[in-house]
Amino acid sequence: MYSVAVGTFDGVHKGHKYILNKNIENAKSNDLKPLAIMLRYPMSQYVNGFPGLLYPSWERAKFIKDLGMEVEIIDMQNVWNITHYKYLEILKERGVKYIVCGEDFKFGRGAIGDTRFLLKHAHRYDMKVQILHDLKEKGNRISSTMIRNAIKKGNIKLANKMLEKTWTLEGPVYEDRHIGQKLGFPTANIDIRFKEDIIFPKYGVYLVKGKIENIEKEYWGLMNVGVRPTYFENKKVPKVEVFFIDFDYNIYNKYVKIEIINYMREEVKFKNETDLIKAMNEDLRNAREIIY
Ligand SMILES: Cc1cc2nc3c(=O)[nH]c(=O)nc-3n(C[C@H](O)[C@H](O)[C@H](O)COP(=O)(O)O)c2cc1C
Ligand SMILES: Nc1ncnc2c1ncn2[C@@H]1O[C@H](COP(=O)(O)OP(=O)(O)O)[C@@H](O)[C@H]1O
Repeated sequence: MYSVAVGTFDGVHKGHKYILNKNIENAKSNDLKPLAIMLRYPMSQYVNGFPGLLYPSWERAKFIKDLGMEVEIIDMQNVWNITHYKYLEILKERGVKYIVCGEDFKFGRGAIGDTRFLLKHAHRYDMKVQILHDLKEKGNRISSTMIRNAIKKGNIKLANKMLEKTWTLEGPVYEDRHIGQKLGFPTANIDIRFKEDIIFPKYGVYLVKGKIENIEKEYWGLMNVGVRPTYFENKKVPKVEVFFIDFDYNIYNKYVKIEIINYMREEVKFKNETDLIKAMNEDLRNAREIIY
């Protein structure tokens, strides 16, 4: 028998941890097993303007497991058509005895099921409900949307503070035009959207720290996010690319995970390659000042 917390939990931030820890407490005091039922994407993914997830589902699941509960990942498409009544029926059959959720929790077809419905009807399904009020920081609700907005503005320090951890991007390295080598700044292109729809941070240059598959040591790096406006390209595809400092290996197809430490400057359209190289050298000097 289970006590469950249901949500997307993108970021597993302070507000999420509050709900998830309450779920563990409830499970303990009611002799139940704690479980998180996690949606792969939030509802907002299905409306216009969704900027992307902070973390892929498997990273979120890892964070939640580390807090001390099992995680089941579900896709909205598979529960889209289930009415709110039927949904509770399914949970009941799964052995759910307790539901812990935030005050904006919605479920079932058309998102008709809400906390009012839960409070009124849960007893009919032999379930208890605990609705938690939003956690506020300086009067503001901490939310995944706030963190996504901070990342879109390049405000990494604020995002990391709200996340209570250093935000990461990850994915396999793919091959491209080989211009980086020529400039003296080879950059590993990271396919952050190889599986799920992940957010692109504000275009610009960042200080990062990377973990590369099969390489023990972590390397500092400079990450460029954007469309390389200095160059003419037929089709501009936004990229996440990292120059690792004091590193020289072929890492095509290796999986890398990058900690995003700070935003350094905007991406600029330089007059020519010489000016771009000058700027990259200055970025490197600035990075070294911070690192050493
Ligand atoms: C530290 C750093 C800063 C960069 N800044 C800019 C920039 O301001 N403007 C720009 O057009 N490209 C910038 N780039 C991207 C380069 O143009 C890009 O890495 C280069 O074209 C190599 O591309 P490739 O990986 O397709 O070979 C930067 C790259 C690095 C590593
Ligand atoms: N210090 C380094 N940082 C990033 N990649 C490096 C570094 N040294 C060697 N490499 C290799 O060089 C590749 C990037 O070279 P680059 O000329 O930018 O080509 P591409 O356009 O294919 O990314 C990386 O994918 C990696 O295999």
